[in-house]
Amino acid sequence: MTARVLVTGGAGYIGSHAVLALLDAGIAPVVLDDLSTGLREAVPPGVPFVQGSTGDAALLAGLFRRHRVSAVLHFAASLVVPESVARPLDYWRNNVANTLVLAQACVEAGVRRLVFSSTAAVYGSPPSPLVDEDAPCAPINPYGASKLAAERALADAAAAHGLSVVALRYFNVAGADPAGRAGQRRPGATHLIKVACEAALGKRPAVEVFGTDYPTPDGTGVRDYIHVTDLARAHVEALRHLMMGGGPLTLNCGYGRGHSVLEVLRAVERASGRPVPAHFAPRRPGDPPALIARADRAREALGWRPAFDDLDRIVASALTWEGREAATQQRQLLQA
Ligand SMILES: NC(=O)c1ccc[n+]([C@@H]2O[C@H](COP(=O)([O-])OP(=O)(O)OC[C@H]3O[C@@H](n4cnc5c(N)ncnc54)[C@H](O)[C@@H]3O)[C@@H](O)[C@H]2O)c1
Ligand SMILES: O=c1ccn([C@@H]2O[C@H](COP(=O)(O)OP(=O)(O)O[C@H]3O[C@H](CO)[C@H](O)[C@H](O)[C@H]3O)[C@@H](O)[C@H]2O)c(=O)[nH]1
Repeated sequence: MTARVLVTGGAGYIGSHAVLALLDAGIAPVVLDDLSTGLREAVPPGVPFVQGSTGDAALLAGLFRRHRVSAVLHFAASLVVPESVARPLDYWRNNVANTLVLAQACVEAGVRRLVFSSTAAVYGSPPSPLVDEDAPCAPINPYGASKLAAERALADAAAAHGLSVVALRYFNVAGADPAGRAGQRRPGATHLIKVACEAALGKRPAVEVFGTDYPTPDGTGVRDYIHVTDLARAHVEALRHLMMGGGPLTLNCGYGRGHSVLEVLRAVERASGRPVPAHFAPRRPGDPPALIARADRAREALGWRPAFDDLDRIVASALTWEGREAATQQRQLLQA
C-alpha cells in the first residue's frame, strides 16, 4: 500500500491547494478535516478523506496505520483574529491542545516529519515593518499567541522525540489555483483581496478601508501578499527537505514586498475593469501598520522559487475564482 502524507485541514483554503501541489509533485495525500470551516468538495476525487478532529488520538492512531502516513502537513486550526479575542479558550484548545494530541500521535506512530502552518501574526506589531525569522515574537491577539505556543511545543517535541518540524510563517495569503481547481470558498470572508473581489463583482456593497492615518506612504495598511499556489509549493519543498533528512527550520513565507490597501483596491479595479466602491473607516483594532517578510531564508533553505510574485496575478486569479463561484451559486439558485 502507498505511503501517504497526512494533510490536516486539507478541505480548507490553503490545505486544499497543498493537496493539489502534492498531487502535482506525485506525492499521495490523505486528508483529515472536521469540516468546521472546510468543505468536503474542496478535496479532489480519489484523495482519501477522513472526517474528524486532530484532537482525536484514537482516530489518528488508526489513520496513521491504515494509510501508512509518512509525514504530516498540519493546516487544521482556527484563524479568525477577532473571534480569537472573543473566544480565546476555543483557540487555545484547537490550535495548541489539538496540536499536542497530533504531535503525540506522530511520536507514537514513529512519524518523524511535520510541516506546521504558522503565521506572521506571531510577530505582533513590530517596530520595523520588515521582519526576519529572528525578530522578537510578541503576538497581540490570542490567535497569534496560540500559534506561537504550538510552534514552541513542536520545537520542544522535536528536540526530545526526534521529530523534524518545519514551521512556515505565512504572511498574507491570497489568490486561487491558476488552473481553477481550488480557491477561497469560506463564506463570510474578511481578508482584503477576497473582500475587494466580492465588491467588484457586486456581491457586497463596498469595501471598508480600515485606517487612513498609518505612517505608510498613502496612510493605509501595508502587507506582503503571497499567492496561495506559491505557498502550497513551499510546503512540498519543506517536505522534500525533511525527506532528505533536513533538520528543523522556521521560515517566513512572503515575497518581501509590501502593498497598501489602496494599491490592492486599484489592482482589483484593473483586473475587473470595474470600480471597487470603498469608504474610509477607523483603524481595525489589533492591526499593525505594516508587515513585510524578509523572505530570503526560505529560498536559501528550501530552494523555493515563487512563480506568482506579482500583485496583479494574485488579484486576477482571486477574481477569476470569485466569478466562477458567483456563477455556480447563481446556477444552484436557479435549479432550487
Ligand atoms: N489564510 C491566511 O491568510 C493564513 C495566514 C497565516 C496562517 N494561516 C494558517 O494556515 C492554516 C490554514 O488556513 P486557511 O486559510 O486554509 O483556513 P481554513 O479555515 O480554510 O482551513 C482550516 C481547515 O482546518 C479544518 N479544521 C479546523 N480545526 C480542525 C481540527 N481540530 N481537526 C480537523 N480539521 C480542522 C477546517 O475545517 C478547515 O478545513 C491555518 O493553520 C492558519 O492558521 C492562514
Ligand atoms: O475589509 C477590509 C479587510 C482588510 N483591510 C486591511 O487590509 C490589510 C490586510 O488585512 P487582512 O484582513 O486581509 O489580513 P491581516 O493582515 O489582518 O491578517 C492576515 O495576515 C496576517 C499576517 O500578515 C496573519 O497571517 C493572519 O492570520 C491573516 O489573517 C489590513 O491593513 C487591514 O486593515 C481593510 O482595510 N478592509
